[in-house]
Amino acid sequence: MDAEGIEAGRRRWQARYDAARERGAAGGPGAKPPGDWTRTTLSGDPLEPVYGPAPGDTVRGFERIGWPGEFPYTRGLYATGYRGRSWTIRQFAGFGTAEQTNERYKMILGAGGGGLSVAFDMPTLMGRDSDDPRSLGEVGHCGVAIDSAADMEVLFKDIPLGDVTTSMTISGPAVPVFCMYLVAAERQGADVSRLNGTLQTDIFKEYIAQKEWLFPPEPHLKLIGDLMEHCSRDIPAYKPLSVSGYHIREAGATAAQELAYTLADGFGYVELGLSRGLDVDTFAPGLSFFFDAHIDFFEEIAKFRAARRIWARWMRDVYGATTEKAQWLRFHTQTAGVSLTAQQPYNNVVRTAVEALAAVLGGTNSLHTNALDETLALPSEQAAEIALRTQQVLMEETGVAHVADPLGGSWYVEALTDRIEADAEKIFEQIKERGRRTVPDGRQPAWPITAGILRGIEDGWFTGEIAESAFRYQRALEKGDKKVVGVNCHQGSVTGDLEILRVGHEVEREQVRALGARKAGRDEARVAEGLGGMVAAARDGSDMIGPMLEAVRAEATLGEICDALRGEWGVYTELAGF
Ligand SMILES: CC(C)(COP(=O)(O)OP(=O)(O)OC[C@H]1O[C@@H](n2cnc3c(N)ncnc32)[C@H](O)[C@@H]1OP(=O)(O)O)[C@@H](O)C(=O)NCCC(=O)NCCSC(=O)CCC(=O)O
Repeated sequence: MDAEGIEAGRRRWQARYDAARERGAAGGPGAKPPGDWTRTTLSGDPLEPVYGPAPGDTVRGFERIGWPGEFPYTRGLYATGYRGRSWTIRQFAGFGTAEQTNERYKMILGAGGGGLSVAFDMPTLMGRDSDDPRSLGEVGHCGVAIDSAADMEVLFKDIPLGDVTTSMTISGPAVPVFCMYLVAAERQGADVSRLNGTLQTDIFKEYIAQKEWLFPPEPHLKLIGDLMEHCSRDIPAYKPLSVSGYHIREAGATAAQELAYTLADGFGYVELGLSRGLDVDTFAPGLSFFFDAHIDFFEEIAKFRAARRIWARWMRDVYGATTEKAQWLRFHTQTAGVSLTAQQPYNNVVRTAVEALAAVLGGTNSLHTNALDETLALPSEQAAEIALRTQQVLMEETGVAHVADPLGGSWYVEALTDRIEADAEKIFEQIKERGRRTVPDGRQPAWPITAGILRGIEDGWFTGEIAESAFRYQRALEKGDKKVVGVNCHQGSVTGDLEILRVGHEVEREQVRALGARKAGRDEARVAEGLGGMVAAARDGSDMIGPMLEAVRAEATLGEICDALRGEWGVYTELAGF
């Protein structure tokens, strides 16, 4: 780009920055009011809000880098970077009963957490009640047990849902759990139309990597389509999908595979919306993303920057999005669980801090930092606090949030960003090619990415590719080509054992008792009517959200709702082997 083009961009950036500073940045905790946004180094030297090429310089390929707040958003979504609003500290938490988790949430919010993020236990994630024989031994263990709307009410007791953005990590039974959240908000007297938060919902990555599915893909996608339509029409600030690369990466994918499979899944949901005749500018802002921050610092930063650029380009050029919000890739990041080690566990604090720094330098919108003991158990209160404080040290002390995209223009980071983008484009082509195989010679599938994803799920392509990468990494570890401190090098240790959180069996007994009491106290005819209405909607293809809400209001349980749908749609069985 020539010098004049670069200067014109700088002027547009300046105008946006000045306007934001005058009015104050929008939105929730961390948003800065208008006024003095001056920042200095620790030594007192003033800092610009962003740095770019020297005036008069020509930079080849600058249109791919650009300025923060402007297409293709490589350098971030906002002209103000984190000066306008810091990232959301959103710690994923949940264990035991709803009462216990409610206390942890109050601790997190009291200690400066900016939003909530619910972790559910395995029975809930699989759409089973706590009294289901298959739930035995799992209730409340890897997250909180939620059986019905009444549990959701307890989970958020004294936490006004209208004021706190709440993320819920659940995908198989996401929609009934969302209905329980809405009913809990109704019972609090909140204005449901103004709720703000995120539901994970992303079922593609379940078939691809995490393997916690319930139903076959087609009916499940119809249900997700209903959810997208409901939210974009009735609860516009709520994000019904968090398209997730985290689980893909944690299963062993490379950075480029994580990026490409996740964005392809995102394109699949865009095609779902378009196939239902929805307006892309209306529903696309409801798609958000969730990535892993692994330990290779610069590769991760490049991945985040490439993610924003690819998404903006595809949304504009392929899917016809015209508004900023429909072109923006907004993402949450979690530091890499797989990088944590049971050996010398205190080193995990350092790993997490480095990974969190990569997420911040990559412009994450929201962040979870893992606790040092998470490879052994759910975090203890002390470990959870250190994880939260790690973000606060980055945010408040280090100065890394003073300047937007501080690594922009680094030869290394820009080259990595370009490379990872090119790798992702190659993978999109492979996915489209698989989609083409689903239609007769020479014809194009109507929704090429979706066709490729469904084919790749069915024939085990994604799973095989990820397994291959995981195998290559494991071999490199075993040969010592890749190193992990305390595991294959520097093994001697003086650090002692950790106190870990244990969830006792009394949690299960108490949850089953409470569930029994709720079932005994409800109007069974109303429950049966609610479930019947929902099944009828599943059968005739009409909207599922309204009838499901009725069932939830009648205190139908998650297991009852999912069993009714399993009866109608069947269960998914993975066909592929590799
Ligand atoms: C979009 C995100 C990513 C973040 O949402 P947040 O509300 O926190 O932040 P946000 O939308 O970026 O910002 C809030 C508002 O401030 C505005 N805003 C932000 N920065 C600004 C700036 N500099 N200037 C002006 N405005 C700004 C935004 O546009 C928005 O306003 P508007 O609202 O007006 O636009 C959302 O989807 C989210 O919270 N995701 C979290 C997902 C999650 O927690 N997942 C956990 C998975 S855990 C898991 O899967 C388990 C893994 C395992 O361990 O196994």
